[in-house]
Amino acid sequence: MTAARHPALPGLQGSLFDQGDDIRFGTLDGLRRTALDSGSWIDHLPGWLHGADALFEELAARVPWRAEERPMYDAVVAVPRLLAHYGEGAPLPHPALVEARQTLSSHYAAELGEPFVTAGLCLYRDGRDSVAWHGDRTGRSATRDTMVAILSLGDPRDLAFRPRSGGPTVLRLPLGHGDLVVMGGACQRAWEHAVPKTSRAVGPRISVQFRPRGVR
Ligand SMILES: O=C(O)CCC(=O)C(=O)O
Ligand SMILES: [Fe+2]
Repeated sequence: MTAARHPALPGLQGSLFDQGDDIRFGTLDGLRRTALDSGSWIDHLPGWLHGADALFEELAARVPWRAEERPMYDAVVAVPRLLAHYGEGAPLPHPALVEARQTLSSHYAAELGEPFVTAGLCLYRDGRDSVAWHGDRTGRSATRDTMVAILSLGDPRDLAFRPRSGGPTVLRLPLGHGDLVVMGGACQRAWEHAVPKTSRAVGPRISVQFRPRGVR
């Protein structure tokens, strides 16, 4: 009886899965650069990865996601997202991430002068998960220009930018379903970024951040 009420469901799931199984990157030809100031920029390419939803499902299932806690004033609070980190030389959880890192390293080789080596992953379970305003300025990025490249999977969430010196949000990029964004130049020192909480009904999103050695 129960199955008869949803006659289309097994077939529908099957066809979606087949389509999504084809995980492949498009070209980087459509990458567009936006200058935030004379020394900081954002490269953006919507829909770089085709089959991004299939990759989302695989990473959601196979990455050993960690829930973390951080001290905040007198209390210990849950970090509002799940995390995983792959340091230099650690095997990545999916060959598509190896390909992404290689392709980005080649594309930016001349400008960056070194490869992307680490991968940080965040899983935003719903609109209550977020990352507060910050720059990735632990380590070398505190003093030197660098790049952080982000591949976004699952439901789009806004990545917002504001100047570190104060002032309102100047740019909000909705990122999900295979979109690529690269923060470059002095972005981590001169600007802050955040994924704000949202009261909209949103599904989960995974962010994969590729960084060069010594950048966090
Ligand atoms: O979710 C994102 O795309 C950004 C994550 C981020 O800024 C970070 O982990 O440093
Ligand atoms: Fe960040």
